[in-house]
Parts: sequence; structure tokens; C-alpha cells
Amino acid sequence: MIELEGLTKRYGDKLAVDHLTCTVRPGIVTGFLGPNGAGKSTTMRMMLDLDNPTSGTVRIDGRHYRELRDPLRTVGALLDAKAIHGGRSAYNHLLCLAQSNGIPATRVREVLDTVGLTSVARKRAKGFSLGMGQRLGIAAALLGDPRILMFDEPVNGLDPEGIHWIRTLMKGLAAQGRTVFVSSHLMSEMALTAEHLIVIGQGRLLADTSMADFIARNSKSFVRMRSPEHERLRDVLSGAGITAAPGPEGGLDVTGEDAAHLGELAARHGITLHELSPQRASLEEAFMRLTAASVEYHARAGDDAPPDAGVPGEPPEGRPGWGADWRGKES
Ligand SMILES: Nc1ncnc2c1ncn2[C@@H]1O[C@H](COP(=O)(O)OP(=O)(O)OP(=O)(O)O)[C@@H](O)[C@H]1O
Repeated sequence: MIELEGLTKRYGDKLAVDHLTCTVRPGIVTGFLGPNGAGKSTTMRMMLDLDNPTSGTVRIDGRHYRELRDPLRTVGALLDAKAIHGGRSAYNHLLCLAQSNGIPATRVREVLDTVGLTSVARKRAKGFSLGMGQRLGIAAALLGDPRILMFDEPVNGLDPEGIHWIRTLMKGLAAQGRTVFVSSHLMSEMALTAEHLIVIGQGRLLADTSMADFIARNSKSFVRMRSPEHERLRDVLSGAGITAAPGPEGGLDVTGEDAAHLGELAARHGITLHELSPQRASLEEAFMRLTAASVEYHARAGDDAPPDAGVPGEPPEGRPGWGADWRGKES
């Protein structure tokens, strides 16, 4: 378990991490999300005692990192896969780590095998691809067979097979009762991997909740209906007190009603439906809604607008509708 209490880091005027209090629990994969510059890496560095907090504490299984007798056997971390001695072979890199931490050399072969680098174990790390470097970093994190694992952007540079492999690995480690804490910008991947989420923006805690709850709270779902009898369908819905917003390709988007009820209503009036599909928001949409106000680096010309958040006729809370600025100027 990792416990943060009032964790704060200030760099000059910049408050990189702002009174962060949360707990990363064992037995599940916890995702760590935040826009660029939100303070994720700074938080992870402080967790590993690589950076001193300005105030607040981090406890690893109840202790400060520097009080751990065998840190590598307690916490394994992948922070920066490029932080290796390029002239050393993968085997020697891991052997050095093992020897300086009282870990038997036999473990080096085991972790090389786990990450699929056995065939290149004697090759110098500087010739490794990005994905191979990530695998070597993961091997180093696993070396001490630790109860707690932290991965900063572990899927960076991995191909689809590699991404699938690390997802399975992380879920397997969590299923063994370990604490697994992982940051990633790949939302679709995070949605498949993490059960719990900690989301920060400008150093502050924005959410600490289950994946399902996070998506449900930060997005709205609706039902998309399409019919060759568009006008009749709209009249029937309206007659039943149901408001439908125009959707793409002549569809009608209805919020606040379940698909079965809408289907039955259409059937009672003999209306043919070509589409009756519940639309669930994705983690990416929910994340962009929640963090819109705390994004530090915006792209120009509105490229920071969220994708169609799927909420008919309604802009994300706290921000104008996409194109509102342009429409305002035109009128
Ligand atoms: N050594 C440093 N000196 C000064 N400012 C720093 C330092 N390290 C980080 N920062 C600032 O602190 C803030 C948080 O940075 P951090 O790298 O922790 O964010 P992040 O969430 O990991 O971002 P990304 O997703 O882009 O990796 C940023 O504004 C960054 O510029």
C-alpha cells in the first residue's frame, strides 16, 4: 500500500504537486492520470524518495522509503526506461542491480525470461529499440519480486503485442495481491487495465474512484435512434414527453431513457427502427471533461476541444460549446 498525505512539491513559483492525499491499495491496478504537467512524474519521484517533498509524507507499507531495509524488494519502479548504462548488456545491467541489492543472480535470468529479452540478454542496451528498453526497465522493476510496483508510461514504445503483454502482466501482478500503480496517456489502454483511478490536474487531486464510477460521473450516456419514419418517431417521442436532440445521419439522440423503453414505445406505434443503440462515454471523454479546466498546455486553434463527448446538444460543463467562440463572432 502507498499512502500520500498532504504531499506537496514546489519548484520556485510553481506548485507542481498540491496537498495530495490518497491511498494506492493492493490487489488492483490503480491508474494515475492527469494532463501534461499535472505533476504525475513529480509525485512518483517523491514516492521513491528521488525528490524531497516541500511538505507532506509518503508511506510505503507504513514506512518512509528511506526506512525500508530492502527497497528493491519492497518497491519496483519503471520511471525512465532510458536511464540505463547503454554500454552494458541487458544481463549485466540487471546483474549489477541484483548484486548491489542482495538479489541472487538466478533472478536475472528469470526476469529476462518474463519480459521476453532472453535472446538479446548479451546485447548492449544502447542498441535496443524503445520497446526493448521498456521491457528492460520492467525487468529491473520486477527484479526484487516486490509487493509494490510503479510504472510511469510503461506502454510507451510497445507494439500491440507488447501492450497486451504488459496489460496481462500488470493484472496478474495485482491478482497476486501486489500494489500496482501505473500512469499512462493511452486512455483506451488504461480503461482495459485499471480498476481504480487517481486523477490529478495542476498538482491537485481531481478524482480518486473506481474506473466505472469515474466514467459514470464524468460523462452522460444516451440512446441513439434512427428510423426511416424520422418525423413520426420524433412526434411519438414528443407525445410521450421525451425530448430528442438531432444526431448524426438523421438520427435522434435521447438522454435519460433506457433503450428498452424507447424500443417498446416505437414498437407500440409500429415504427421501424434502423438503430437503437445505447451510447456509453469512453474514459477518454470522461477524462477530458474532468480535466478541461486544468489542462496546462493547450493546442492552438481549438485543437484542445474534446472529441464529441457524446452528449447531445450540450457542451461539457464549465466550458463553452465547441465552436461557440466562432459562432459568437459571426453573429
Ligand atoms: N525539476 C523541475 N524544476 C522545475 N519545474 C519542474 C521540475 N520538474 C517538474 N517541474 C514542473 O512541475 C510540473 C509537473 O511536472 P511533471 O513532470 O511532474 O508532470 P507530469 O504530470 O508527469 O507531466 P507529463 O504527463 O507531461 O509527463 C510541470 O509544470 C513541470 O514543468
